[in-house]
Amino acid sequence: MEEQQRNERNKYSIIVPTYNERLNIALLVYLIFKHLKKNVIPLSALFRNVDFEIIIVDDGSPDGTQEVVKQLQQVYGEDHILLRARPKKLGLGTAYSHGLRHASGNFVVIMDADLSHHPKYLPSFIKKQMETGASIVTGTRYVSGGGVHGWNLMRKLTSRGANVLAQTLLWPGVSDLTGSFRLYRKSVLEEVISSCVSKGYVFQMEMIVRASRKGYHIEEVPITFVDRVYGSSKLGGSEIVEYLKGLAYLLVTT
Ligand SMILES: Nc1nc2c(ncn2[C@@H]2O[C@H](COP(=O)(O)OP(=O)(O)O[C@H]3O[C@H](CO)[C@@H](O)[C@H](O)[C@@H]3O)[C@@H](O)[C@H]2O)c(=O)[nH]1
Ligand SMILES: [Mg+2]
Repeated sequence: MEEQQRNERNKYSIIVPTYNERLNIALLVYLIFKHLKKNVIPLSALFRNVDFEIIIVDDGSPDGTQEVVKQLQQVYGEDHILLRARPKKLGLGTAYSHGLRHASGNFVVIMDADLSHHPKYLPSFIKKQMETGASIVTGTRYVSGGGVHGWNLMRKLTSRGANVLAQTLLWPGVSDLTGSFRLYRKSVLEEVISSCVSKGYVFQMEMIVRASRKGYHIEEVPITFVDRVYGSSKLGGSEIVEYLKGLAYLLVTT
């Protein structure tokens, strides 16, 4: 297995959904390059073949995110930065599937644009996958070594409560169900995504619960989620209602 993985030419398609992330996207791209470029990855033979592309799925952001992305394409190259825009805000879940359709890697990483998911964790995700052969590596805030920084008490309680509720009802064997910083084997993501019905934030939970029910090997990496400095969260009350509906749906369908 290890020998096969060393010889495999892995390519990581990093899907980044954006809505009004003009102030964050350049730093995110810079940090992804900093942490994934071959010469800064630890000198392990496992990392010899790292190759990647960043797929930005922007939903017609009125703040000019796409103009910044086009500038980044000039700097980093259009083979490394792909812009796959949609005309209007169509939700997080469908943004991932849209990005996936354009992914050329055999692995897919999903992460937020606002630096809450720090690219410094990417090598740990890749290393964990290579060492274990897992189909999915998920970032988790809710184990030793992980955490949340910068959220107010209400947001912390909402996230923790959502996780505890889902853990109690669904028993998925994953500690952070609502987090969205994850690495997937692309074939697995394609298969699981086709059975997902959620369009919004609850999509993350549906994906991981369905993957766990299908028996896929899932590993975890502790991450600290740091709340954004620029811009604002798009998670509103309607997403919480959608979450509860999604939870009920998963309860009866999985
Ligand atoms: N294309 C697109 N992107 C979107 C949309 N809605 C949000 N995004 C993008 O999705 C990412 C996450 O959105 P935020 O609004 O920053 O989410 P959050 O409140 O910080 O929530 C985070 O934590 C939750 C768990 O506690 C996660 O469920 C969620 O995915 C995210 O990681 C950002 O890059 C944002 O621009 C949309 O409709 N379309
Ligand atoms: Mg955020």
